Amino acid sequence: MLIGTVLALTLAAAYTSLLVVQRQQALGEVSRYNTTWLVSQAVLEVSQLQGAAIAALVPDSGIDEEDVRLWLDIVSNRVQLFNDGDVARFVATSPELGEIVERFRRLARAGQEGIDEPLSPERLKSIFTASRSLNVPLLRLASKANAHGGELVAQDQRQLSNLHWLFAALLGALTLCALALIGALGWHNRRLFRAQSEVEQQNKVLQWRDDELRAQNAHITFLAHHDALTGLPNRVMFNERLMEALEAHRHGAGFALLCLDLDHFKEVNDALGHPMGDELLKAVAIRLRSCVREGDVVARLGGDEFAILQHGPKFPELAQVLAARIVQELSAPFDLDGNCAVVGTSIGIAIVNHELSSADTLLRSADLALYRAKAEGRGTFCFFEQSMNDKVQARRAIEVDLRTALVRDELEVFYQPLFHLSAGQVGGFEALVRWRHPTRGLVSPAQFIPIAEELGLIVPLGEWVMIQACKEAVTWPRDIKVAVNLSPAQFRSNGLSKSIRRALNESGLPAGRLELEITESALLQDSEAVLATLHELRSLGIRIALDDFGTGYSSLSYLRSFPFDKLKIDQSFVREMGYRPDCQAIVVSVLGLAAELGMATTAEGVETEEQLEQLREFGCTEAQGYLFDRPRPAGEIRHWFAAKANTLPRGKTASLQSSLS
Ligand SMILES: Nc1nc2c(ncn2[C@@H]2O[C@H](COP(=O)(O)O[C@H]3[C@@H](O)[C@H](n4cnc5c(=O)[nH]c(N)nc54)O[C@@H]3COP(=O)(O)O)[C@@H](O)[C@H]2O)c(=O)[nH]1
Repeated sequence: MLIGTVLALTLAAAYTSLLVVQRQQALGEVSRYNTTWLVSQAVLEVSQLQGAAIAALVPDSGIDEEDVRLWLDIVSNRVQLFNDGDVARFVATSPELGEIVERFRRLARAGQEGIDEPLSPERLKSIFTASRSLNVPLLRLASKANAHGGELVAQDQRQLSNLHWLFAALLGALTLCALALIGALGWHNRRLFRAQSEVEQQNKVLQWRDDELRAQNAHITFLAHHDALTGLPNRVMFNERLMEALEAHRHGAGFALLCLDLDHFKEVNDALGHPMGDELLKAVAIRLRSCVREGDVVARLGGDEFAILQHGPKFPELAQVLAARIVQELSAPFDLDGNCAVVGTSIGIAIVNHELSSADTLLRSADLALYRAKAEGRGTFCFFEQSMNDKVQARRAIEVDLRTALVRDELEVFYQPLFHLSAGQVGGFEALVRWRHPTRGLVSPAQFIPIAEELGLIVPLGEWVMIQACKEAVTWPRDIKVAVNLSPAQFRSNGLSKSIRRALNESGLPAGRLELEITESALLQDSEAVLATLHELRSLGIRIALDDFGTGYSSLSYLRSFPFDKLKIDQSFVREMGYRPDCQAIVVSVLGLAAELGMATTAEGVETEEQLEQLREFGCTEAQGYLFDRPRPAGEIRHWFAAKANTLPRGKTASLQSSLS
């Protein structure tokens, strides 16, 4: 708005200046073509003509006819000047003035008539009289012209004065505006300065916050990429480095991926406590770092799992040297605040190549190799081989099929006789599950039971076997028992005894004809709960046998904690007792122990008559093995009972066959 005002005032000042210039020009014109002067000249010239006319009448006056003619011409010219311009406009202002000028014109005209003829005295007198009569009117005209000129000048002066004041006012207003503008600019400048210093201040604060955020960001990034305990790169960073290494591999660079975990770390943790476990992990990180070259990446993936990215041109040699060094380094004792801890490590190695060219494949392959290293006895390293993957794939395929095996009715229970040695006849059958796979054929439980245990499928599978076995056994003669295997996982599910009771109820099989075979590993878990379940089952009249005795911990405390009805001696001892005295000693001891505790005994895996004879001699009460028969489908056993055959189906020895009547 201020700018608009200034602009308007400037235009007004310019316009005023223009008016002043015009007024000045008008004044100039007034001064240059002064009407008063023109009219005064006429008065003067007429009186000169008058004088010349009278003087010409006087002889020897020095004034002659020519002088009169000159003044007549002058007067005539003067009259011409009255015809236009300011004089004409002035004359037009009043009829009286017009009359005077008309008389003046007539005088001039009369003077010009007969100008070529000589001027007679009469004519001179007439000129004198006419001019004399104009004296007063012309003087009045001059006086009026003078007054008119003065009026015009006064008018112009008034206008000039007005313009002057207007111009002064405009100048004043312009000055005020300029002052206001300067003030406003100063005010704005001050505000701008203040705002600028505020912005600078805020800028500093922002800069400081930015620095702080950057520092925090860097710290967070570090934490996100490093393990807080050891300071080593973590899984995230390791994966990033692995991706970079894979990118470099596309341009020809080689590398190896080593996955390792500590052997016996859990024991150290349990024995010395978690703080010492942490100290151990830190010490391991330092040793690992000391083993690798600059540029290699050592990372902690979690727990006691570490991984190394080793770069280099010559594999597998380089990886082999590094793995051997690490195994050696980590096998040396650790001093943890005065506590000596001995661990070791197992290492799996995968080397990048055409087949192993993705992060996932490399990590999985190194892991598989690590499992192999552990399986080979720990404290060693192992390179990945394709066969490891094939096994995993095969296992995965079994896993997928096993999930649907039950609903597809692919499972079947086989039965293997348990031969009572003193009675000389079959006392019962062990129920052994089989899987009739549509493409793989008959799959051994040794292959799929561990998988079912891992997948949690063993509970429904075990319940199904239990029901099948009870339903089948109830069709057999009343003195024939059925033995069913229980997996440790079944004890962990709460409904075990309930499901067994239901199987007995549904089938109608007396509890006394059911024998449960459990392994020592079932007692390793929450033994209180397991023992409670066993007591509950025993109270129903079910017999409990301890299976595979001799292969696990074979702790005698198990025998004391629960009064088993039977001990089953593992077939590995039976198989070798003929030529290995230690195995024979174990078999003899177990049989003696069981006899002392009043337990029955079953020797598994009896394949020869020599073994049978020895077992009979050592006091074994029951035998099971291919010597008598292999496990068979239920239909074949039913058929055998129905035929009241006195021989076992396809029994191996005549003496035994005759005793099985
Ligand atoms: N939890 C469950 N475990 C089960 C069930 N069914 C079987 N199993 C367990 O699977 C393992 C392998 O069983 P299987 O292949 O059936 O082998 C049994 C016999 O066939 C085998 N045997 C018997 N006699 C001989 C012999 O003379 N030689 C020889 N080489 N093998 C022989 O021994 C197995 C019986 O073992 P055990 O149970 O310890 O008495 C096995 O561990 C089964 O327990 C099930 O339903 N649930």
